[in-house]
Amino acid sequence: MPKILSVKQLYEADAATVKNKNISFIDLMEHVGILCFEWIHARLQGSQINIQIFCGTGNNGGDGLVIARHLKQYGYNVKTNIINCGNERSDVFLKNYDRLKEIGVWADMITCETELPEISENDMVVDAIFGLGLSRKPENFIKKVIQHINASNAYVLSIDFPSGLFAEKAVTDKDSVIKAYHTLTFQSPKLAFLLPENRIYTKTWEVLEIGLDKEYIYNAKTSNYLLVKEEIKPIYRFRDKFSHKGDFGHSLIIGGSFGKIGAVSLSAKAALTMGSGLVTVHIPKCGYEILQTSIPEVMVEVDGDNELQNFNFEVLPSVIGVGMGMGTKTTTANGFKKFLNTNKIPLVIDADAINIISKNKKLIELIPENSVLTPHPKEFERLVGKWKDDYDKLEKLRLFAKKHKIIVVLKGAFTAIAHEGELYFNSTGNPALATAGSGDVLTGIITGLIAQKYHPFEAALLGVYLHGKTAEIGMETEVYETFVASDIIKNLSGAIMDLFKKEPPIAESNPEQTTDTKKTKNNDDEEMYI
Ligand SMILES: NC(=O)C1=CN([C@@H]2O[C@H](COP(=O)(O)OP(=O)(O)OC[C@H]3O[C@@H](n4cnc5c(N)ncnc54)[C@H](OP(=O)(O)O)[C@@H]3O)[C@@H](O)[C@H]2O)[C@@H](O)CC1
Ligand SMILES: [K+]
Repeated sequence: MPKILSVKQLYEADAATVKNKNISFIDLMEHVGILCFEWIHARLQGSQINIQIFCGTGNNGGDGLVIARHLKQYGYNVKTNIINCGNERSDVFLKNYDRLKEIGVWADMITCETELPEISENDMVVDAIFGLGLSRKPENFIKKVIQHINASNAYVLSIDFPSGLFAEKAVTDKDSVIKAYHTLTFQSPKLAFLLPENRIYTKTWEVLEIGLDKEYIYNAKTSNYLLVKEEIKPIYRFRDKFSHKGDFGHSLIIGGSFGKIGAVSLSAKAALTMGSGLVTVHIPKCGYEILQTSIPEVMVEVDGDNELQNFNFEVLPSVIGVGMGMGTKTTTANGFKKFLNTNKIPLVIDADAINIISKNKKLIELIPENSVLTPHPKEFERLVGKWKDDYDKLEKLRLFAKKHKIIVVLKGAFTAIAHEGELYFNSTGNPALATAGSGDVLTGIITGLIAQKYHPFEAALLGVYLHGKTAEIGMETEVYETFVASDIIKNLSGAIMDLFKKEPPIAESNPEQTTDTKKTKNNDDEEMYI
């Protein structure tokens, strides 16, 4: 599973590579710079636009100088600007500065505001000011340079990080960070790129595998991972020739209220389509005919007239998905509390069931071990209280799931799945999933997987991944706006088949290392030079 390494680990991996691979740091930087150059060259194909490279004086700046040299040697129109960030200049920065001079290029030294170069919106900017070594927020003159680049509207490619973005702590001054179109980051995905509060700093990003010491990375301990196909594929289980529906469990979906029967209907259909052997819904009477006619495969049990109150289901399910469209009326909340008091069956808890628990936190103790909670950020906030920033939110998530021995799926662009103190960030999906009923479908998918005896943690990983993949498949024929929750269910088989599809050669695309797979018709602005 791709590990999300810390800054300290990346520097250690760096040192281990130099030591164990018998490669000098300057050669490693040359290799990294060439990879970035090749990325640009593959897209520009010799185009004579102006490329302005902004370098700091550390190693991130050194990368910028290597890129500048190779672009120049390939005949590109390059202007190299060095920003005096302080008195420190790294050795390899200085070496690459000399190498650039050797091919006749004198970089421009920018030392004050009056020297800021003009940047046209048709230029391409390569941002190599700060990377991993950012130690404080950029201020004064450097902040001015960053603002100048941001105001230019040019296409900005950031090297390793959008300069000014901290790898492991929150930004306090939004105006001191580069707003990149794309970021080429090295070796490991960065936690900072997965956080909603940082989304303005890079529209898209991808990981360049720069060949750091494999053994070090293998042994490196982390509690943050990016969830990709290679890890999901082995979780999926093929069906045995002699299997029958009894082998695939019985999902019970409890939810619905007058006007919100659709939520249960979507969950039940998703559980069924995901392969649950049997599906029963337990709903208010008002939903009986709707359910029986819309999903004939599903069995229906009824409760109160317009909302749930008794939770007195008669079937013996293997798993229960609860909360969708349920409402939080007192009668329903009381019935749900009673149910929690006696229930021992694993749960997938969503929406109003989470809201009821949030209003009476003691109920958390009644949730069976290894149950799955699927809150969106607002529901999670009701559960754990406000957070300072997204890093704080992740710590709350990690601790909450661990403390209560449950799995929490915090929904978002990079849905985070918390289990036993670890976080797994999903790599699939796109904004098409921001649609009514999308969460109800996810609950149904996870419930349907647990019914088939997937461990709830595996069900959460596989379910979240497939749910996201359906939206990527959907964008082959639709746009974000037209994609609805039923399309997620429709594309589930495509998402499963995709697990076993052969990938195109790496040179064309490497989806496991890039969020580029999210490029769709709605997201073409980063393609301006391509
Ligand atoms: N990991 C890898 O394997 C590889 C990494 N490589 C590359 O190395 C990069 C890391 O390089 P790096 O360590 O030299 O740090 P970098 O980001 O260039 O900045 C450090 C300089 O900036 C300064 N400075 C910091 N904040 C400041 C501020 N607010 N305002 C002003 N100054 C500030 C800081 O000064 P100081 O904090 O010491 O006072 C120091 O002088 C990494 O991102 C990647 O691009 C590849 O080449 C090879 C493989
Ligand atoms: K940078």
